[in-house]
Amino acid sequence: MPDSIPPFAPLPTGRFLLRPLRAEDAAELHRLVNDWEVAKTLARVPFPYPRDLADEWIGSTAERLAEGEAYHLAIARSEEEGGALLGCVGLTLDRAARSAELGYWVGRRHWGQGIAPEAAGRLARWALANLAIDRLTASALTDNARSAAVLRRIGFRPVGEGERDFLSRGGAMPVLLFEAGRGDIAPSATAAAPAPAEPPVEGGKPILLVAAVGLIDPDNRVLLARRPEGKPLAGLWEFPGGKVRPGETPERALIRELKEELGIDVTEACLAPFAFASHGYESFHLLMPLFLCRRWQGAVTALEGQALAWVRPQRLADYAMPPADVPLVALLRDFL
Ligand SMILES: Nc1nc2c([nH]c(=O)n2[C@@H]2O[C@H](COP(=O)(O)OP(=O)(O)OP(=O)(O)O)[C@@H](O)[C@H]2O)c(=O)[nH]1
Repeated sequence: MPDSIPPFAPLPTGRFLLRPLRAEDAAELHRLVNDWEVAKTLARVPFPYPRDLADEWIGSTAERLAEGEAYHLAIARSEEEGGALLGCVGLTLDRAARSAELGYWVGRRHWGQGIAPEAAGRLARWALANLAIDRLTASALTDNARSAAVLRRIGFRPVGEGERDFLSRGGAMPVLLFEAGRGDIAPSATAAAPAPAEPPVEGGKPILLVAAVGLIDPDNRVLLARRPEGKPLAGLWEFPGGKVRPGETPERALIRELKEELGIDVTEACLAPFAFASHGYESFHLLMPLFLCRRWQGAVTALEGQALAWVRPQRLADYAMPPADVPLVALLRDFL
């Protein structure tokens, strides 16, 4: 996806709020992090932690957030509950690698409430759905079983061991390295795997029938929609469309989906069959006819909060799409 810095709005996690750090947080941040039990687990935190470093650090997080380089956020109670600072959670981007490193800490007096997995899990899901990344990385000291358990709970996989310099420990320390991609992080805190529409076939996977469309504007650009946070494969770009319901034709399903998702009216006569995808996902086999459409009524509007992009055929490869779409993109580029 082309570089763009999405505006950041505070993220509710359920019980807490992830919001930018502010100058007034400095005193409490200092109180919570200037604690050996917390500082000893963090690579970039000195111990003792000087009070004025809290002001400096908070100032730098605002700049890096505005640049889209790093998202270091307060884990706080909601404003109605007093807004108390409980800890921090952060992401540092590596644009070239299309990855971001996740880190977090929670003040000792707030341990034991499941704050870290709730906050870090929320930020991980948001990042994969909204930033130009495909992967998250994280590390935990080899002797920090609590932190490794948090990462596993969110969906991170251990990928090896390494060493990192720890300011608080005065040198290099052994760490466990973790990674997570879109398939690893559950779409929401409570979500199970997506339920396929059809019952399993003996010895095989259920077939999921999805109708999709390449909407093409007068400039020959194709509309892609970004799968929003909370859905499987969130953050990938796809052709608008959706599951075909029992008794529906693919054309009727598309007409319904385009009205619901984009607010446009399309007639069957304007849907030209173009190609199809047949792709084995882990728990289902996707069969997806792709139609092309150049005529519709109404203005294309993101009615479900999804990001939309009109993309020139030569630029389609810049957008990360589900694996099933890769052959379709090649065909479409040649055709247009
Ligand atoms: N619409 C669409 N779906 C695609 C594309 N490529 C692809 O693999 N799919 C897959 O096809 C399925 C589409 O389902 P969907 O969008 O209607 O449904 P969903 O799982 O998002 O949930 P929903 O039932 O709440 O709408 C998803 O598993 C999606 O990953 C594509 O280009 N367009």
